[in-house]
Amino acid sequence: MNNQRILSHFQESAELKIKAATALAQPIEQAVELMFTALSNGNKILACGNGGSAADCQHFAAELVGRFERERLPLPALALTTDTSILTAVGNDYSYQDVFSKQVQAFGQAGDILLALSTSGNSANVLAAVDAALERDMRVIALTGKGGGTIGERLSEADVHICVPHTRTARIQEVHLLVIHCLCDGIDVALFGEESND
Ligand SMILES: O=C(CO)[C@@H](O)[C@H](O)[C@H](O)[C@H](O)COP(=O)(O)O
Ligand SMILES: [Zn+2]
Repeated sequence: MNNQRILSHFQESAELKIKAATALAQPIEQAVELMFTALSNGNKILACGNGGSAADCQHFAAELVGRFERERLPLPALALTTDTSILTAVGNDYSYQDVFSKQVQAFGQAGDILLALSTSGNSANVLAAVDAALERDMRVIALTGKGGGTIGERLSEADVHICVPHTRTARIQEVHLLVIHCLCDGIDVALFGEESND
């Protein structure tokens, strides 16, 4: 792999992040508001996604249950991507499409939030989880790309759609991680105000 190729990955990623900042600032702000309201009311956040997005769900849950940059009480967030017994039983006995929606039905309550990650917006199991969440009066915050796909079409004004303006999965995932850190920071700011983060 030549040096130029590496440079172009960095350049494309940096350029997208600058471009996406303008497009995504408003929905990110809305998502923070939605999450903070839910957490303040004693509700929780469930997160689902496949592959790299599954890792993002776990990353997000770890920062809420543990901490982000400031010391605070644990906040209730659960990645639906981690229990291999549930994932294999539901995948084997029903279908892979149901692995997240069954968990939303089991754990989700009205007022909770589903953080749904899909770079294509078209993963069937994430879509099924979105449908299950909406049926239970949960609100959905969707992190997508590539125009938002079917998941984007399912959302209403009550939900938040953070759709990265790019078509390349890796680049979209890189922005999703940045969005996740903005959400964690926004929650800390809502709790404590804007002090410096050193
Ligand atoms: O991390 C990557 C690619 O960068 C992969 O693991 C990727 O997440 C998987 O192919 C996913 O299944 C893609 O699903 P989605 O983002 O379209 O919902
Ligand atoms: Zn990846």
